[in-house]
Amino acid sequence: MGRKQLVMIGNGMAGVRTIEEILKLAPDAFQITIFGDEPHPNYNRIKLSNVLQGDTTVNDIIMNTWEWYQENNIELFTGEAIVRIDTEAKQVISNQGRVVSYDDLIIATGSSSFILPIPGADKVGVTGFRDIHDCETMIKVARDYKKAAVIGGGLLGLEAARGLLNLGMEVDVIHLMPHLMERQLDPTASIMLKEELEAQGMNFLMEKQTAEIQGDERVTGLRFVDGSEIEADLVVMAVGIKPNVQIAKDSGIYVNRGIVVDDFMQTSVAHVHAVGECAEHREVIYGLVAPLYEQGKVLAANLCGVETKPYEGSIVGTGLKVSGVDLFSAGEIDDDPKTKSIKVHNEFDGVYKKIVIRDNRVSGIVLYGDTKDSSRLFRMLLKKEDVSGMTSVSILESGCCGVGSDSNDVATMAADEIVCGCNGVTKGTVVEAIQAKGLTTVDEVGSCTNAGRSCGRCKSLISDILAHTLGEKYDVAAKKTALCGCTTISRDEVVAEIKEKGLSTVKEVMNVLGWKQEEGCSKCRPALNYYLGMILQDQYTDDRDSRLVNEKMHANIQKNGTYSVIPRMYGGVTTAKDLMKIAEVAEKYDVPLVKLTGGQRIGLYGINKDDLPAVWEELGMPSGYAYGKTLRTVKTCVGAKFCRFGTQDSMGLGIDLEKKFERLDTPHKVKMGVSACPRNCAESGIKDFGIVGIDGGWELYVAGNGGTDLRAGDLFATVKTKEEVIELIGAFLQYYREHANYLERTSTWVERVGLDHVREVLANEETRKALNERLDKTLKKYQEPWAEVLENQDLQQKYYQKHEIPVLV
Ligand SMILES: Cc1cc2nc3c(=O)[nH]c(=O)nc-3n(C[C@H](O)[C@H](O)[C@H](O)COP(=O)(O)OP(=O)(O)OC[C@H]3O[C@@H](n4cnc5c(N)ncnc54)[C@H](O)[C@@H]3O)c2cc1C
Ligand SMILES: NC(=O)c1ccc[n+]([C@@H]2O[C@H](COP(=O)([O-])OP(=O)(O)OC[C@H]3O[C@@H](n4cnc5c(N)ncnc54)[C@H](O)[C@@H]3O)[C@@H](O)[C@H]2O)c1
Ligand code: SF4
Ligand code: FES
Repeated sequence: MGRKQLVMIGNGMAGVRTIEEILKLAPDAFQITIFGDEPHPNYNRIKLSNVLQGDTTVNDIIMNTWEWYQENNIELFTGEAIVRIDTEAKQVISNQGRVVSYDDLIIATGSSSFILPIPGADKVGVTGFRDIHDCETMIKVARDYKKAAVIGGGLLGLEAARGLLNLGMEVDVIHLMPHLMERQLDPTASIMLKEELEAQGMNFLMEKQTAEIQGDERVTGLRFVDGSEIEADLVVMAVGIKPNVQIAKDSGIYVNRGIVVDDFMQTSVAHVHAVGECAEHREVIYGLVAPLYEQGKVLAANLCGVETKPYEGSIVGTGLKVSGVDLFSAGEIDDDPKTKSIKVHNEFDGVYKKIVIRDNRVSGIVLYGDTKDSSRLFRMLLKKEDVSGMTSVSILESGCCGVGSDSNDVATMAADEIVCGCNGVTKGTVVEAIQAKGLTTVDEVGSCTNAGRSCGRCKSLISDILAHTLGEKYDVAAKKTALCGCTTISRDEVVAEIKEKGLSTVKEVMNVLGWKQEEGCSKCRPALNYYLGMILQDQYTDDRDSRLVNEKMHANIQKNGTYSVIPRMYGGVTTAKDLMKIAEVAEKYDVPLVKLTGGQRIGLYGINKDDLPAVWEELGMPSGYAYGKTLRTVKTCVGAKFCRFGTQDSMGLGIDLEKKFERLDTPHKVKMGVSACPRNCAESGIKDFGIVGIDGGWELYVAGNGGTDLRAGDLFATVKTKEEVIELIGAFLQYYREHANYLERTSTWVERVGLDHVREVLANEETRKALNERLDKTLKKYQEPWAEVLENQDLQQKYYQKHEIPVLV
């Protein structure tokens, strides 16, 4: 029997976790198609707070890379929304007119920020806080403006406010109720929280209801129902969420506040399921990942025909991701005549604990200032343990005396105590995984058990469990960073083993060095392919299937599944003939976008996969490697030939550099710039290699970066001739190739190893010569990749044939 067609609407946290569970249970049961209307692969939405607070970057919160979808044969359409479900014909229809049939459908559309329906809510400068786009909007506004107003003093509002403070804004938090986070905290804890956040610089306007957002096109302030006003350049609405249910409603699926599901996540229509924040189960819609992941597990088992317990609802535990604030809350927080609570308030240390007891069982927990007992208390709450035989002290404190989470606490933790609340992983599961699979790092525990993969709050506890379980071995293991979760071996050890044992293929490395996962993963395969190529030089046969997707295709995949084609224009110089060829191809293939790139070339965007070989053939130009971990571009200014300030031939040197080093595999992308005078029109100061012409010579700057981690290049040397520039760059490049980690830019590498060290090594003429010899040997092996595909039918068949999912446009 063929694979069933499984379609999912929504490419977010709950949906993709469900797919991961399905792939674990029955990897071959479904042909999976996912539509997501954001232009990104699945990312950790929870960590947007950390991105805003500057603790991490958007790149680092991607949970499932483009390669992951490819490796699991999932057809992914990003930036494309489903607008209709035809439940009769069992088809979904996208906003681009794509129609895809399904045997089973999962609706995982999540929710949107609730935007208060008040005058002015549509002004520029008003945003929710839900996705990468919102986050980027706030970061951008913070560059030009000063005053932010966050409406809503709940979890989201306070995390947003902390982020905006970090971005240098003055922040007013406007809250409707007398107490912050009134759903999670009782008044005492709430007051303590407010005092801490005020000390951090937030200003609170309590019991205020916003009547209007003022301004013309752009927001300038807020007016409240009581008539008072404040100034604001940015307004963030954090007043709750609204489940995305419209398409389900329009398609005749039963919707209350959310899409109503039974205990197996089945909607009112056969073969249509819902999971995540869009789903309403027993009249509850959850807004935290832990219950959503539980739902996903049940749905996955149900779809794979594996027996499963029904989903019966969840009790959730919450914390706040703001540094300097340690709090935990779960269950009921208010007293009533039938509850008795234990309260401890240590004002001196800023610690408050309240345990609500109903019918001799823990029914609610509020901890502020010290949360080390949260997992033990949460277990008691979840298991409905009878506490009638316990004293209030033994309920409040674990048997041990330590402060904070340390190995002693870990020793007293019961096996069924939850370590990771987001993913429902117990201490027993973590310990078993460490022992059975020889895990040594927190990341490996995450890959194996999911613990730590969401908000990350539990990572220090996982680290303590590793230390406790492995004893002395943990310290040894902790000193080195494994290449990825498939191995415990570090980058340097892998390189040494390849050399020592004479290993020559990716497969061989994984077999001989005992990879835990036979096929490797999208992190180690491209890295091993790179290290082998770097060590074996012209003796290595590239393993194309181990490359990252864009390199494998020799084209950059775009958010709608099409590709871009960017031919080489050495030094940014072109000819009328080449321009005509580009124009003809653009017209013939009805190319949706023709654009000048930042690297002084012309890009054709929106080319279908199966048209790539024909487009390359008709262009008859070499690949510009705009997708590769290799030399991208050499940007040049017009220089002495035309500019009256120019002292040197910048275009000539740029073209020579590009022709010499093109196609070379490097740990990460490499960019160069050549300016013919210090006015620096080619932006040489922010390139990996930036060259600036001066009277009688050239200055060479290295390790600059104009991307996310902006860094000005360091002056490395001043030389007289262009031959010296090329020799020095050759040696530097090869030394970087041989010593950097795969995916480490020159900027990060130089910061890590120190510029003086590199200078010292390259000062030796013999060393420079040897490095250049190895580089030249490697450069000899490369073929022009587009021409190679045109000459090879097998490559065309394998990588560039039409995809075959039922798409009826
Ligand atoms: C800033 C922030 C911090 C958070 N912190 C925490 C935390 O600390 N702990 C915690 O447990 N939870 C936290 N959450 C909540 C958590 O992120 C959500 O509960 C979780 O992401 C919900 O998963 P989901 O898959 O249901 O929805 P989502 O992750 O929102 O995914 C739904 C996806 O479906 C897409 N979509 C919608 N309609 C369509 C359509 N018609 N066609 C195609 N695609 C569509 C959406 O664009 C979206 O990408 C936080 C949320 C935010 C915004
Ligand atoms: N650390 C975490 O677990 C975390 C962090 C961020 C977001 N989230 C989740 O994201 C979702 C959205 O969070 P949220 O904080 O927006 O929702 P929420 O419903 O938890 O809180 C909204 C807050 O806004 C207040 N409010 C409502 N109307 C208002 C008004 N007109 N003016 C001022 N205040 C008003 C409410 O009193 C409430 O405290 C939730 O599901 C939440 O669980 C969780
Ligand atoms: S960098 Fe100097 S030489 Fe080059 S274009 Fe600018 S001004 Fe002219
Ligand atoms: S508690 Fe959130 S990832 Fe573990």
